[in-house]
Amino acid sequence: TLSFPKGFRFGWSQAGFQHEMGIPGDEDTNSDWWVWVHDRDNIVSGLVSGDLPENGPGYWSLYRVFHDNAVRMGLDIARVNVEWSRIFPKPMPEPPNGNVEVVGDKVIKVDVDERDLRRLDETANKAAIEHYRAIFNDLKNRNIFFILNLYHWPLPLWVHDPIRVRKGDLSGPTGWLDIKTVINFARFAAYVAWKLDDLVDMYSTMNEPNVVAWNGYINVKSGFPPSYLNPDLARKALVNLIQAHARAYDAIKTVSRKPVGIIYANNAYTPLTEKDSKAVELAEQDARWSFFDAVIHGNLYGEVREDLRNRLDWIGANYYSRLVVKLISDNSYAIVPGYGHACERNSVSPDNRPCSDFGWEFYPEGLYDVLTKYWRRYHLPIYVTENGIADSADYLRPYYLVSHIYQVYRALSDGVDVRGYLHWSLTDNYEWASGFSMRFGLLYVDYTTKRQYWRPSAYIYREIALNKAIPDELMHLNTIPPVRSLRK
Ligand SMILES: OC[C@@H]1[C@@H](O)[C@H](O)[C@@H](O)c2[nH]c(CCc3ccccc3)c[n+]21
Repeated sequence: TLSFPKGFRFGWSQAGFQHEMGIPGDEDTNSDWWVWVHDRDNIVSGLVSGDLPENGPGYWSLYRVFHDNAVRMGLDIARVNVEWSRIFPKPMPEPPNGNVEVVGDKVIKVDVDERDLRRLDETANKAAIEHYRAIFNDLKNRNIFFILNLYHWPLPLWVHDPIRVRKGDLSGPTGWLDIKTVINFARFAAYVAWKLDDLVDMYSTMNEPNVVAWNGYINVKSGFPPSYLNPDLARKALVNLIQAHARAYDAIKTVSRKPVGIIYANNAYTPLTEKDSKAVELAEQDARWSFFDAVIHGNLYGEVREDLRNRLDWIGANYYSRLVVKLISDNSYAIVPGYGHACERNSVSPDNRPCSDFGWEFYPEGLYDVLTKYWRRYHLPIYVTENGIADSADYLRPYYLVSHIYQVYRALSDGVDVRGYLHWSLTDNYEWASGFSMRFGLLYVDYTTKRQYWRPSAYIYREIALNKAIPDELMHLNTIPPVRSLRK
């Protein structure tokens, strides 16, 4: 038996736009993502699936069913976000004079004082706040440790009009391209903390800012808004997301004493050959260290930014698979297709590893690599805030679960301060541009009845969570799943 420390927590993560809707009347129609996935041109062009979030698993009304199943599964930690577009469907009022300091495109300070909070309280959607309070109160009543995340991708329409930006029209609300969004996000964060702090154990400012910038403005085939190919704007969006994190960190700290971290998308990087090890360093610097050096050391791509330094209490590491990289010059690298996140759906990689319904290669040792490198570099507490697999048949998930939780055990044994493992996700849910076809749930959802069914993996996770250990009887699953060709 491989036992975890007694304070270690096993749980799950979810996101508003993917899990909340499903019961009629629970729709949040005031966000860029809502407009984006209903847009006829996006659907006809195949940029989005045509599936609609209003047909989702229905957490907004059915949260007690989710929580009942989570408790039955022995889970004691959850990461859930609030939707900015529910709480402020209409434009927020201007901040009081003197509360904001901007120098060029740098947002140095956003003071959210009582005056501003009371003004925000007049325009906020109180019913939405009260409903979130009921949901989170239900979590606390079941002794579930609660990480409140403040942003998981949708923006209010008054903040971002994705259709206009998709057409290259930057004359309307441009989301993360606008420093006003940095200011308003910090105010939103402080307001939510002011209203819900008593129910929160830890905050995350945002989920995967790197993906928002990358998929929005570079990887435009991802089907993420605004799907506007422009690397300069991708960099601008990322810098504003970094500033938004730091200003939200400060704003939350004026009303709360809870830890404030961030949740980040991580690929492990492995070299194609031993001659490509420099490519791994280049990729890690590009995709990971540059962001954390900014919010921990105040080093923003080489520029000293004291206003960004020391704005991180903990790291949320999301991990699914790797990327194999090779050098194409002495200081540039390329991603090698066929491996990791660049694998083919339901295929086998050249390393003879199965790839998921989403085409992501089975590579559990990458989680150990990510955790140990974060720890060595920053010595901050870490939670694995997402790990899971699109696997509607639950063929691979039993092996995926045990193998990745084993890698967390390895990291712990090597002294990494990792404090929890949160699976993505408890239930099947709305997978952004891919819709309902990608099923990440430990629990299967019948979307016509909203009934939740236990996949075999749910019982495996229950066994591990209840014992806070990997029992010997399950260690046979700590291996690469045998790959038989599932397609003729
Ligand atoms: O794709 C599964 C999950 C999403 O449902 C979550 O909302 C999101 O936080 C999340 N991030 C990742 C890893 C990075 C990634 C993001 C988007 C598309 C492909 C990979 C995987 N996932």
